[in-house]
Amino acid sequence: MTHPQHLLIQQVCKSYSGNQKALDNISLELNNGMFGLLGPNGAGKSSLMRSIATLQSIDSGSIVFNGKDVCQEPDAIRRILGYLPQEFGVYPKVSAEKLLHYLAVLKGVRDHRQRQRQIDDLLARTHLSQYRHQPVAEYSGGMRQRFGIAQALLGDPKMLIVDEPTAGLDPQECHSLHHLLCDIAQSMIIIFSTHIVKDIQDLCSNMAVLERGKVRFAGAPKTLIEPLANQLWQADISPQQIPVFQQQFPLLSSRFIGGRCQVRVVAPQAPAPGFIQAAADLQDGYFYLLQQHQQSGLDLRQPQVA
Ligand SMILES: Nc1ncnc2c1ncn2[C@@H]1O[C@H](COP(=O)(O)OP(=O)(O)OP(=O)(O)O)[C@@H](O)[C@H]1O
Repeated sequence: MTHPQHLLIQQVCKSYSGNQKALDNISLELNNGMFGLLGPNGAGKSSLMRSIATLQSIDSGSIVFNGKDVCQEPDAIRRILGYLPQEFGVYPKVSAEKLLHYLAVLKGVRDHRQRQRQIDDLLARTHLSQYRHQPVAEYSGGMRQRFGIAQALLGDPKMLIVDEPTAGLDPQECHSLHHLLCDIAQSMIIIFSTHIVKDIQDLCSNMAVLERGKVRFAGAPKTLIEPLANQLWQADISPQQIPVFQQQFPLLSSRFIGGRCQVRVVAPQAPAPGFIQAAADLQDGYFYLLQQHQQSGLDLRQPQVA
């Protein structure tokens, strides 16, 4: 049976030693499923995740998970939360299974039999059973990430926070990690931060875009694409022509395909002969949002309930 989980983030602000706000009035509401966090470097994604994970305090606002205030009841939250940070740190030279036992005890799973059952189950789900006696220090990048998910799932958490879990993984490992996350997302909230826009498009039912500490968008990924309906045009041009189009229209991307430069621009009709209409994907919507925002200096949307 699936239990509804609920995370309410209201007007959260956070500054580090007097600098510009890393989190500037963040409000979001999350329910079961995968929630994607997108944003350029320094947007505040890790700061938000660390605050939710009770690893740092916030200056103002509130974060309430299933009715419990994260700041007032951090221990209660830690018992129902799993966290996979960007850098998991140095692994001791002990086997995966031993390390999981150790981490499970820290998480409060004291009964040995219960712990063993949970560890066996998690090793199987993360396809690590056959490597249980191998030190995690000797695992490949993908195996370490899967181990990271296994440790985050100890104690049967109701919310999982994963910060760029697929960084450095090969496509097959990414695929396998995505499967695992989608599988467990039915019964919990998963907050998933990444720079890979397509991963959010493929995996997340809801998402937010952060930029300079503010929520610039919150909602279903397809909503982010809507402003580009019938407005996106694509053509192969010479690289010298790029500035010409850039001056006239929002240029969302330019990339080389088979030695030709393909550009995608936003315009009410074809900007020049040779342009064809293109279907927008999430990356187009994301770039458009950031561009509009950076140009106008205004919020495109008020923070919304996702
Ligand atoms: N411990 C810290 N001390 C001082 N400033 C910090 C600290 N952590 C983050 N910041 C600053 O807060 C802002 C938000 O950083 P944060 O790491 O949350 O962004 P991010 O979106 O996770 O970036 P990235 O995608 O690069 O991981 C940045 O300006 C960063 O320099």
